[in-house]
Amino acid sequence: MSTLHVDIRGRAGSFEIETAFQAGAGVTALFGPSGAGKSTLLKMIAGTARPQSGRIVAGGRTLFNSATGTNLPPEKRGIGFVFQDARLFPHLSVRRNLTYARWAGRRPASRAFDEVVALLGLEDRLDAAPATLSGGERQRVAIGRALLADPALLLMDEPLSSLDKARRNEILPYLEAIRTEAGIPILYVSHETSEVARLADTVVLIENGRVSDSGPAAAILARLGLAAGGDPDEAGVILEGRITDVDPAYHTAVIALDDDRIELTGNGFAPGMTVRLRVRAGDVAIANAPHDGLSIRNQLPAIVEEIRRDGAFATVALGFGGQQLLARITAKSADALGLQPGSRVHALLKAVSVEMARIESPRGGLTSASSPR
Ligand SMILES: Nc1ncnc2c1ncn2[C@@H]1O[C@H](COP(=O)(O)OP(=O)(O)OP(=O)(O)O)[C@@H](O)[C@H]1O
Repeated sequence: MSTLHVDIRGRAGSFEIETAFQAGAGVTALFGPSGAGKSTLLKMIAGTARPQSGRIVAGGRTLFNSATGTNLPPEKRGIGFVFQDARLFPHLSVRRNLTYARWAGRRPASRAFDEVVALLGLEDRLDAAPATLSGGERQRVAIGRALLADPALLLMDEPLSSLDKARRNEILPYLEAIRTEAGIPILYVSHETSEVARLADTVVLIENGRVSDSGPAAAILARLGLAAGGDPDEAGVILEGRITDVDPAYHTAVIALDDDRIELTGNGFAPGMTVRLRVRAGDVAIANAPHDGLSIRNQLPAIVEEIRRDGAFATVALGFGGQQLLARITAKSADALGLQPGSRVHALLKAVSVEMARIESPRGGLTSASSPR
C-alpha cells in the first residue's frame, strides 16, 4: 500500500540513469558519491524531470508509466519535499507556513495539525516569524509543512546539510519520530554516514545512475565500511540490541547484543527498548587479552575476520556473536599484535564513543530519542 515502486530509465544531458528499487514505510537512504545521479532520480520521482521509459507508483497511484502515457504533474503527485534550506515564506507566521500547502492544495486535513506541531516540538513557535527562528527550527517547520500536505511520499534532499553539528543533533530525534509516525516511505539523500546510519531502515546505493547495492541499512553500511574508495575514517557498523538495565545514577544503560553485553551512556532509555548503535571503526581498539585497570569497560571477545591495510593504517573486521565490528588501528599495531584472520582478540569500545538511537519502545511506538555522546 504505502510503498514506492521505481523502475525507470532516462537521461540528464549525457548522463544515463537506469534504476529500479522499492521503498516501504520508513526511511530509505539514497546513498552514493557526488554525481551518481541521486538528485536526477529525485527529480524524476517528483515529476520535474521526465524518464524516457518505465514506471513510478507511490501508495498504489501510478505517477508515471511510459507504456500508458501517464505522467502526473509535480503538484498532482502527492509528494512532500524537504530541501537543504527550509524555503519558508518570510512574510507568513510559522502557523501560516505550516498550513499553506493544505490551504493551497485544498486537501482534506487527515493529519491533525496539533499532532504534527507536537511531533516537531513547535507549540511555542506558532506565531513567530521565520526570520526569528534558528536554522533547526526553520527546518522543523519545513518538515511539518511537508507532512501537513498529507503526502504519500516524502523526499528529503540533504535536509540537515546546512546545519551545524549541534543543530543536526537537535533535529535528528524529530526525524526519528517521523520515520515511525508518518507511516509513509521517506526517501532521504545524504552524504553523511552517521545520519544514514541513524535514520535509515534501508539503504539504496547509487553509483553511476544505477543501483549497485540495496538492503537493510546495517548490512549495506557494514559492506561499505570495508569498501575501497570510501572514507576510512567514517567507516563503522550499526548494531542492534536491547536495553536490559539502566543506571540513572551514572546515566548508563546496558545493552544486550546477542550473548554479549555492553554498557553505554545515555538518558531516556528503559529496559526492553530496542536501540541502534553506530560504532565508528576509529573508536574501537583491539587487545590480545582482556585487561583490568582500564577506563574502557566494554571488552568484547571477538575473532578477526578480515584485515585491510591502507598505508599506515589497517581496518580490521571483527566477528562477535553473529554481528560485526570494524576497528581502525595502525598497521604497526596490527603487526605487533600478530593479527591474522582467525585470531582471538578483545574489542575495546569506549562508552562515550557510540551513538545510540532508540528505535522502538516497549509498547512498539516511538515517542522520542536521545543521542548521548
Ligand atoms: N540538466 C542536466 N544536464 C546535463 N547533465 C546533467 C543535468 N543534470 C544532471 N546532470 C549530470 O548528471 C549526473 C548526475 O547528477 P546528480 O546531480 O543527479 O548527482 P548526485 O548524485 O545528486 O550528486 P550530488 O551528490 O553531488 O548532489 C552528473 O554527471 C551531472 O553533471
